[in-house]
Amino acid sequence: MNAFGHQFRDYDAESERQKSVEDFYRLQHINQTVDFVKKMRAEYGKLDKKVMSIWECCELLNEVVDESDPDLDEPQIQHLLQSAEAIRKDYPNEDWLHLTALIHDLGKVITLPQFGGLPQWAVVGDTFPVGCAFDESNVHHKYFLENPDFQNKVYNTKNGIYTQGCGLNNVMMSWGHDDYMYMVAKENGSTLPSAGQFIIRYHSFYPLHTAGEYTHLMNEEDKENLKWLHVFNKYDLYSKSKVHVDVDKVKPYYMSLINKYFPETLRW
Ligand SMILES: O[C@H]1[C@H](O)[C@@H](O)[C@H](O)[C@@H](O)[C@H]1O
Ligand SMILES: [Fe+2]
Ligand SMILES: [Fe+2]
Repeated sequence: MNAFGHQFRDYDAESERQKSVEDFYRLQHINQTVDFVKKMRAEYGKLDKKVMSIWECCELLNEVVDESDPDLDEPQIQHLLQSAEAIRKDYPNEDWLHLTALIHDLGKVITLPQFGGLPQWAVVGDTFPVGCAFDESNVHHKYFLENPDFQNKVYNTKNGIYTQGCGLNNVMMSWGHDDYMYMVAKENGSTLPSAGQFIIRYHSFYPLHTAGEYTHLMNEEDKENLKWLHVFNKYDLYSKSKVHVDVDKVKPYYMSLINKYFPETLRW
């Protein structure tokens, strides 16, 4: 049960958040097109918005509340610490996994004015490939009918512009906090293992990791990394709670991990 007394990720359950979450997905499904994703990748690939440390970004997330999430209305820094602390308890030796959990949602800063102030539909919510048919496992799938790419013959077949087994790295995902944070980690030379980078990049890809669709686009490396994403997902989802983590108490531990896997400051 989530903090509102419903099952996690029930997008139809009547709750105070149901309607606003559905409205969110309507906008997201209409506006995420191949052209839009190309534009965002070029714009945010410049990494010219700010220079700051990982921890500074964690603190900035205090100002972000995620409109797509039916299970959580806490400040995001609590979600980061709750998921990291939960996975740390069960996997004490995988320090990269603790850090991955801490930073997996940092990309949500692109909704803040100083990072371009993107609308929430371009930042949060589940992700999906653009440039090929939108699978029915996407939540509130019906709104894709109003997406201009839906009518495009090149884009609306199973493989679309991709080829079987081409690897997710060659697939354009809807634009949001996953791909942005992956870009930040990679371009700033993070030494986080490939599985950690994969988790950051695809943790919102529920149609793949939970529904098991779009597997025809994966290559062998993706299949290996997906195993860790399955582990991670449980903690991302089920650690959401009203019980807060004491930030000052756990900060030294996470600072030591940040110093191990990231430079002191990064370009965002
Ligand atoms: O509402 C949630 C939230 O935005 C998460 O950060 C994202 O990873 C999920 O996939 C999404 O459904
Ligand atoms: Fe996320
Ligand atoms: Fe998350």
